Amino acid sequence: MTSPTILPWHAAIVDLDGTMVDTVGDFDAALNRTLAELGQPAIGRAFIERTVGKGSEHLIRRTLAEVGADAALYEAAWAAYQRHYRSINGAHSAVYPGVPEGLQALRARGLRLACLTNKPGEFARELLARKGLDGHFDVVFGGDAFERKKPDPLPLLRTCAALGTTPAQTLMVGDSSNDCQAARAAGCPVVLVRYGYNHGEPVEASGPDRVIDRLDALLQP
Ligand SMILES: O=C(O)COP(=O)(O)O
Ligand SMILES: [Mg+2]
Repeated sequence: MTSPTILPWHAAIVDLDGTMVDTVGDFDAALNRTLAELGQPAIGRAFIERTVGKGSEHLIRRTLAEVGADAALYEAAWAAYQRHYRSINGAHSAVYPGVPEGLQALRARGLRLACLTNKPGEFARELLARKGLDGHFDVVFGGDAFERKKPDPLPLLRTCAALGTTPAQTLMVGDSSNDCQAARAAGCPVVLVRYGYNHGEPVEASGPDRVIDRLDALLQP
């Protein structure tokens, strides 16, 4: 039997929305319940897909602007959105094919794993548990864990510190330019999945080291 190739990484940081779980249905339900409660028009999925990835604050502000609502509604919208999201989290979402297998393969090769998302940490931990993915991760950090979110490199640098690895030894796996820019600025190698949410742009445009169609393709040449 041939021995497996030595991997250049000691750990991997994996994004959540658009990388491990297709959550656009959850965003759709929470946002449109929020808009209805505020007496605002509904928003379509295409807009939501283009806009997720920079955290809830950004999504809510952009949604209010898109439907022509008064920006002063932000505080009420934020509170309603949190309440609605908590009540539906995971109900309209599905794990992408190859994700459990890909995570398992990385762990089997001895990598430490972190989930790093711009989603609030409470919702991220709950979603991972509901989808049976929580057991793969040594640490989970949400968008409210640090002073700044991706595409700032700070969350990646702090996650590497928590994992006890250097950025050069730590692979970032994501679906968007936010993940790619953060990884480049932090000094992490970066692989993007093709199927997620990248603000309507092809993932190749942000210049990742590699693009894959399934997470379990990561360890294949
Ligand atoms: O913007 C979000 O809430 C989702 O972000 P993520 O792609 O970093 O998981
Ligand atoms: Mg993402």
